[in-house]
Amino acid sequence: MAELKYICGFGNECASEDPRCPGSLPEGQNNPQVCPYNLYAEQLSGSAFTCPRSTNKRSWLYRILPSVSHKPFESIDQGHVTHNWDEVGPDPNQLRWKPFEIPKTSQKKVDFVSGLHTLCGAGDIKSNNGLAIHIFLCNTSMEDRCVYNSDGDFLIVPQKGKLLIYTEFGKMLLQPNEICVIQRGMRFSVDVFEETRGYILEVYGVHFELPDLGPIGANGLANPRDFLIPVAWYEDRQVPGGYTVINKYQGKLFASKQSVSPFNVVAWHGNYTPYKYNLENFMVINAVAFDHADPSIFTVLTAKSTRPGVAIADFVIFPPRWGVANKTFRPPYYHRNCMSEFMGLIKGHYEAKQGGFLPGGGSLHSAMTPHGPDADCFEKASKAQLAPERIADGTMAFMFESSLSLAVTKWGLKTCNCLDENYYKCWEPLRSHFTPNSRNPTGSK
Ligand SMILES: O=C(O)Cc1cc(O)ccc1O
Ligand SMILES: [Fe+2]
Repeated sequence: MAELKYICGFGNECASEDPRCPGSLPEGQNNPQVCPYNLYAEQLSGSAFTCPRSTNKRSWLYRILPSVSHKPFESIDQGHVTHNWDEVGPDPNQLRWKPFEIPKTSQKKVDFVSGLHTLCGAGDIKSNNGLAIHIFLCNTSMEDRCVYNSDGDFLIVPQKGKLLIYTEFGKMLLQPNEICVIQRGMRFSVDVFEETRGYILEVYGVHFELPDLGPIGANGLANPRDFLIPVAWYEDRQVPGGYTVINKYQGKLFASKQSVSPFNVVAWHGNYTPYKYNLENFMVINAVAFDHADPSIFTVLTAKSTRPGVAIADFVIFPPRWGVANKTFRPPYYHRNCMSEFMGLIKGHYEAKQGGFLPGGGSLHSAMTPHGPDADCFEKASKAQLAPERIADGTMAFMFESSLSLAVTKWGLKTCNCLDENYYKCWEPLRSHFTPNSRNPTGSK
């Protein structure tokens, strides 16, 4: 496949025309009586019309047929998608999952939508406040099927296998260690090339933003120009058997048929688009003298709540970097947090765990549930020579951190069959080293 083109920037006003139809964007207005090439004009609103300019999001799509040309939506099988946060009782324990199992192509064909599994979440879809964490496990491309989410935005983190994502705005190729955001209402279809796995953070009713940088200054962390937006691409394709548009609406799945491909947008302009980002481009800030900084320094994107400084969900990564802090216990500290911390691993291994937390698996440390380095990690880091050292080379762990108290689904606790029952044992060997008669620590370098 020819290399895909992108427009760079975060939240910019962009304009894109498929090069096969030069001049397809109307000049000087959005709604000409007749659009160039006899296209239909359609607005996609991602914010209330009346939002202040800083948060107002919309795009204009110029398409062969408007999206409304479809048969009625009908309810379809939910699979493992849920927003019922009371399926099983609450469980405050530290939870860890072994790599979520991908169905074998030879056994069962599963595409991106039928392979969605809700792991945990909280809040209320109807009042646009909350989030869900889903795992996708699939082995087949979506064929004449696309999906859109009426409930919120999807932040997609592929862990194994590439995704070729067709959207109404154009095509994006996503490799593990890249992420993308498909915002509310945007139709997309996913091609896969092997047995494929990844994580999704869904936030209801808010959009992801770049975090403020405060004293860091004008540059750093995820820089806006490293975000990539697709360019207009259309297909004028009749689908004799009908093209299926799936809609997640109020947490349930519905499907409708239409006679043409929905990827029939010849040109678009606006600031409401899908986008992708390569985690390798993250400009890492860290402690260079002593102590362990809070992981908020690694925030890529945040979905803010209405309370200042409190996120519905943050997307945080733990990228390769130098560890140089002196007189410091360098791994993550022992911790109890009012926020909920879901972690996943794209590749490599996580600095706080010597074993057991594997790529494609996950962990959940719920509100105020204690967690931290396992016993082996504590032993090693307490005795380590504090030379400059590469941390997490070749690895990428991430965290979805939320101010909501997350409920785990029945699939997450039982059906997925990969909960690690022995997780708590990684802290069991921790012993008291208390020396009441000697203030001077032993073994500290
Ligand atoms: O492993 C964790 O729990 C995540 C985490 C990492 C870190 O560097 C500091 C605090 C924290 O919660
Ligand atoms: Fe933590």
